[in-house]
Amino acid sequence: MKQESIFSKSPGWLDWYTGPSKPVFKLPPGAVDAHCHVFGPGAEFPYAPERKYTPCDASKAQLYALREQLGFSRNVIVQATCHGADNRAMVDACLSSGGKARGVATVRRTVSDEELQALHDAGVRGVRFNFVKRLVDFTPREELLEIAGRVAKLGWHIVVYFESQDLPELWDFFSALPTIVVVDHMGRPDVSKDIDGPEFALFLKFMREHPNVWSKVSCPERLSVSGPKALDGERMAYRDVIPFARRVVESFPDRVLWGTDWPHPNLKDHMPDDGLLVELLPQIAPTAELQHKLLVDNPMRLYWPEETSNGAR
Ligand SMILES: O=C(O)/C=C(\CC(=O)C(=O)O)C(=O)O
Repeated sequence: MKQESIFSKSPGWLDWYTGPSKPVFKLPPGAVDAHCHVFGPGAEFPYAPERKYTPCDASKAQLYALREQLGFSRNVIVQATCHGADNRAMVDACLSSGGKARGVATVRRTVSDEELQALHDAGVRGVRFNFVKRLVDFTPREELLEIAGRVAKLGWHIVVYFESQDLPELWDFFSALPTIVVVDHMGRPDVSKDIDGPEFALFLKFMREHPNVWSKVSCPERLSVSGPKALDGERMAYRDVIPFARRVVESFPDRVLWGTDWPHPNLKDHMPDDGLLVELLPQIAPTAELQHKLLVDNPMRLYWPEETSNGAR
């Protein structure tokens, strides 16, 4: 059940979709939803004063109910910017998941070694650097490099979120990162442009030239221009995004991840039925082998390396 938050949501805020459909596509056993968030609840885990948006609440219990409904086994919970560098909601969700959730945190350079170790013990395996200007204030690059050096020693990776037009400017900084780099949502390509055009070619070149760079092929609902929407039983939604995601999966099958992005912060037009997002997976990863890599092998190597024979190092 949704409950009203003690915070007032940003104007126009869309709440996550209630009652998602059961996907017809059967996920492989052990599948990981490798990009999702928890919001609050605000009464327990207040939103950060420096936030750029105020969401509806989206609790760990609601996230885990979605996991069961869709058929996933595990979650990777990515710290959302509305919680700033206060990781308590994400950490609480990881700790109460019975080992079925791992996390990606946001930290400042003032974080102590003890705090990093406590995050590690809770299940955090990465930090996120966000370069999307509507979501965060600017952090100097040398601060980020300092954080990167420290978390690399813990065996963590770095998740980067940016918009495609900013890749040229960020290229050298990303190239200097000393660990695995996971790009959120394929670097947000403009899917109204040619898939073989220079912008997406640059992203593919970036992945080709940097074997430590991985990509999430998630968020068609955020990237799509022409739809159709994942609503009303539409199992072929967001057709304009599919070729982009499929190109990345087929080019770099061992370096891709997928997640629902529940509860889909900041969507402006509609909220997708998460069950219908799962239906897109066989179009993005057309063979059983690619599906297994995308949904099981790759996220397990990155987030649960101790359970695999070849952790991502
Ligand atoms: O959930 C996402 O991946 C995308 C977001 C939100 C976000 O990144 C955050 O709040 O941290 C967005 O584009 O608004």
